[in-house]
Amino acid sequence: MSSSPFFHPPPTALSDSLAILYLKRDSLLPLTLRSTADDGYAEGAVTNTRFGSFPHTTLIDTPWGSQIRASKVDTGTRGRKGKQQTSSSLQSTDAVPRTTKGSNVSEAVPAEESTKKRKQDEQTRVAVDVPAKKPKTSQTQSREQGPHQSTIVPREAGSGFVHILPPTPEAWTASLDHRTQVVYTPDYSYVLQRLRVRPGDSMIEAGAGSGSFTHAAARAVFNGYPEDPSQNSGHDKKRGQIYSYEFHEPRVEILQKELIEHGLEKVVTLTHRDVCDAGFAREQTPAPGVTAIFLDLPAPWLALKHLARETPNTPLDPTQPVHICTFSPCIEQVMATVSALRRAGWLGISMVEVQNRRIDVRRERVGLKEEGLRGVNANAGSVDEAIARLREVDAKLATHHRNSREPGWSDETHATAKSDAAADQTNTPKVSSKQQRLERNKREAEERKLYKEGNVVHRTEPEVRTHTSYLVFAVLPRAWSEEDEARCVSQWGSSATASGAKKSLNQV
Ligand SMILES: C[S@@+](CC[C@H](N)C(=O)[O-])C[C@H]1O[C@@H](n2cnc3c(N)ncnc32)[C@H](O)[C@@H]1O
Repeated sequence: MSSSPFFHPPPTALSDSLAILYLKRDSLLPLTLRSTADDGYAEGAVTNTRFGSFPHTTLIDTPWGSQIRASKVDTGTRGRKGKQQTSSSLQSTDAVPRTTKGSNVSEAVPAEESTKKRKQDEQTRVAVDVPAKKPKTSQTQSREQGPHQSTIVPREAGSGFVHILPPTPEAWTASLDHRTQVVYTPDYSYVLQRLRVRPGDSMIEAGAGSGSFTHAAARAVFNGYPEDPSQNSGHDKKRGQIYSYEFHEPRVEILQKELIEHGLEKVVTLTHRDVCDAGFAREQTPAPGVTAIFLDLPAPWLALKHLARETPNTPLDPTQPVHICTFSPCIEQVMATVSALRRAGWLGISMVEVQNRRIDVRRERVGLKEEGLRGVNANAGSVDEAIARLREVDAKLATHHRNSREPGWSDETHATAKSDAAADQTNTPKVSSKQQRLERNKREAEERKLYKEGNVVHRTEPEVRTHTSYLVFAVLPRAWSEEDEARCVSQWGSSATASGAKKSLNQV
């Protein structure tokens, strides 16, 4: 059985598997790496981003976390589909022959093509496995056989770079296609630990929406694949399972497809259902025995009536307490949920609001030697530095005034002033131009250990998106029957049971 890359990522990025391109903070792009494609690119499958083009051959087999430089790609027949391709137009586009590995590949893209390409690059997209129009010249014949493994060695473009990351629920949340509002990492990590979700647990999630929470929950309950003898080491492991519900059919279809692509279909059972109406009961035997519930619904209180222990075919584990969390954006929904929880016998009801703040920690370098360098404060860093700079500026001004001829000066006076200035200049320190200073700073920075200079400072992000939702938590105690009571009394005595304790209290 092939395991999900979300549970066991391979050590390097593999062909036909999911990888995440980290473009910049808050800009991540998921893609399936392809070693073959026929989209008109001589390099095979290519992903275009605002930071340049990335042939998949430059991504496959690289260790996770690697920085990948953008490449110059041969746009081949792209963008010219549907147009009459005359040999002269082909010649102007493919001005230099592009051949296979080892050849002197060079780029010459006309202005019209490059404008078109720039526009395409603005909209990040993946170009894979789209059948291309057949090239007509001998220059592009290597692309005539449909999807192919490129033998072209891409050349660095020098325009930009990305980092390649393994798929994780966190990276998926940051990169997924939002079909709905999603639960973000700070919220779901808190929710999962408060619900005490552990490997082997069974859990209910409704509604599944874009599947952000689903991926994190699947990782939390994953306990190996029971069918896989290499993962089952002899003893019966409880298999973790997420029972996920969503009533919007297109969302169900997209999420089911993603779950299969991500190898999560054995851990997540997605059901198309209105849970407020039809509840969570399942036909399966034994019953799922869930111990945790997460409701991300507009009206969670309507679903609560289906989460009682007495419900026929109840999905709840009768032998364990069940922890619940509801996720609501406004306080009115919280109030309705809390009332419904109280009426239904849930205990330990509390509400939490996660206010996530990103703290930016970096080294701050201040001083005139930083002038012209990036990300620094190029003001004087000390009184000495400030005075030295003032002296330099004063000397420059004085020289300027002496050199200029004042109105009414005779030739003789002007000549005297000039010779005075020349004499002064030999006595004052050499004044460098701004250009010279910047170049000197750059040269010196190459010798400096910048990573350990300056003060470590931290700041909270100025623009903080704090409120996401209110989280309501509660616990439903385990089922307690007359038999349980009698067993407990016979083993521990009547004072050990809740009713016994109550009686003793009343007697005091
Ligand atoms: C905010 S989204 C959930 C986002 C999801 N938790 C995530 O992290 O991607 C709420 C979802 O609940 C679904 N929904 C609303 N009422 C429902 C119901 N009664 N039964 C099942 N799903 C429902 C909606 O279709 C929507 O997709």
